[in-house]
Amino acid sequence: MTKPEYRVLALNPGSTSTKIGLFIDTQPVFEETIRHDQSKLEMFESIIDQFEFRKTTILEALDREGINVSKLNAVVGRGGLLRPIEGGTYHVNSEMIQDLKEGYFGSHASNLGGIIANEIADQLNIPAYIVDPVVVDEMHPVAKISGFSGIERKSIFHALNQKAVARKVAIEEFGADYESLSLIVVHMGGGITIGVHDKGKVIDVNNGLNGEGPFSPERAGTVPAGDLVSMCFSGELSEDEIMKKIVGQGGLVGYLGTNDAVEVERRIEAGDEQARLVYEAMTYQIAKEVGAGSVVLSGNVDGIILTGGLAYGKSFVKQISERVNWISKVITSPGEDELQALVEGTLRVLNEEEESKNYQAQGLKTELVR
Ligand SMILES: Nc1ncnc2c1ncn2[C@@H]1O[C@H](COP(=O)(O)OP(=O)(O)O)[C@@H](O)[C@H]1O
Ligand SMILES: CCCC(=O)OP(=O)(O)O
Repeated sequence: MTKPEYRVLALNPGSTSTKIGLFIDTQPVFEETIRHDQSKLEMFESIIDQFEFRKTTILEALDREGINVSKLNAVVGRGGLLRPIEGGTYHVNSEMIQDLKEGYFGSHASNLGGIIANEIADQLNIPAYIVDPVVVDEMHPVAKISGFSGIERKSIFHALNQKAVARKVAIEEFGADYESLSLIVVHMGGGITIGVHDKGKVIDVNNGLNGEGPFSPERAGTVPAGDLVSMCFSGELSEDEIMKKIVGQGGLVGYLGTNDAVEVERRIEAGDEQARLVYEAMTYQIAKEVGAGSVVLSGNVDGIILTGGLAYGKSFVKQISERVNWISKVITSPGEDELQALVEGTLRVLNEEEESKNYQAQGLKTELVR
C-alpha cells in the first residue's frame, strides 16, 4: 500500500520575524521569512494584540503564492510559553489555547504559533499541532537552584531549533547519534540561548526570554540585580516599562535603537565606534556563557554549534569562535531548521509513528512568571 502524502503548513512567529512554510511530506514547496520592523511591532500593546497582524501577514503571503489552503492536512505552529513540559508533538487543545492567550507563563511571539495554527486549522476542520515548545524542560535539578530561595531558574529556550540542529550536526559532522554526544548549542536570534546538550538532554540553558544569559538583539540578558531593584523602586518607571527594557527594548535595541544586526554591521563598516563596542560586547557575553557550559560538561565537549540568524554574520561568528575554539570544534549552522522540524514532528503523528501528546494544565507545574 502506498503511503499517503501530507500537505502541512508550518508557522513560526519569532520576536523579529514570521516564518511560513508549506511542505508536501518533508519537501518544502514554499518558504518565506517576513521580517518585522521594530517600530511596527511596538505599535501593539501586547504580543496577543499582534494576532490579527501576524495572521493576515501569513494569509497574504499564502495568497500571493496562490496556495490553496483547503488542500492542507494539518497546520503546525511553534509552541509558546506553556507550563514546563517534555518535548514532543502536542495537538492544540482548549487548555493550551487558554494558557497561550492569557500568557499564563509569560509573553513571547511563539505564543501566537499555536493560536494561529488552531484558527486556520479550525476553519478547515483539520488538526493543529505544536512541536518542542520553548518550555521543554530537561534541566538538571542542580541547575534549577538560582541562589535566591523562592526563585527557581527556568528552561525557556529555542528548544525546537537547538534539538533539530544538534541532531543534524551529530549525523553530518560526527556520523553519530545526538544521544551519544555532548554539545553546546548557541542559538542567536531575537533572543539568544546557550543549551548544554548532554547525551540528548538539555541539562542547563539560560532563560532566553526574561533576564538571563547574554544580551541579544532585543533583550537585556543578565543585569546587575541590585541596580535593577533600585530602578524598579525609583518611581520613575512602571513595571511594564521596566519589563520592556528587559525584553523588546533591551540589548541592541536599547543601545543602538535597532534589532537588526545587518544594520549594526553597516554602521560598524561606516566607522560607528559605539556600534562596534556593543556588537563586540554581545559576542563577549555569548563566549562567556559557552565557557560556563563547558564547565557543566567538565570540559568534555564534542562540539560547539553556532546557529540562528546572527550566525550569518561572518565577523560576529569569527569573534565568538576566536574566544571559544580552544574548548572544542566550532560548527556554524546559520538560520534555523524550525519549519522543517515542525513538519517532521507533525508527520510522525500523521504517519502514526508517534501519538500526539495531550497538554493538560491540571497537574502541571504552575508557577507564575509575572
Ligand atoms: N545575513 C545576516 N548577517 C547578520 N545578521 C543577520 C543576517 N540575517 C539575519 N540576521 C540577524 O539575525 C537576527 C534575527 O535572527 P532570527 O533567527 O531570524 O530571529 P527570530 O527567529 O528570533 O526572529 C536579527 O538581528 C537579524 O538582523
Ligand atoms: C523564548 C525563547 C525563544 C526565543 O527567544 O525566540 P526568538 O529568538 O524567536 O524570540
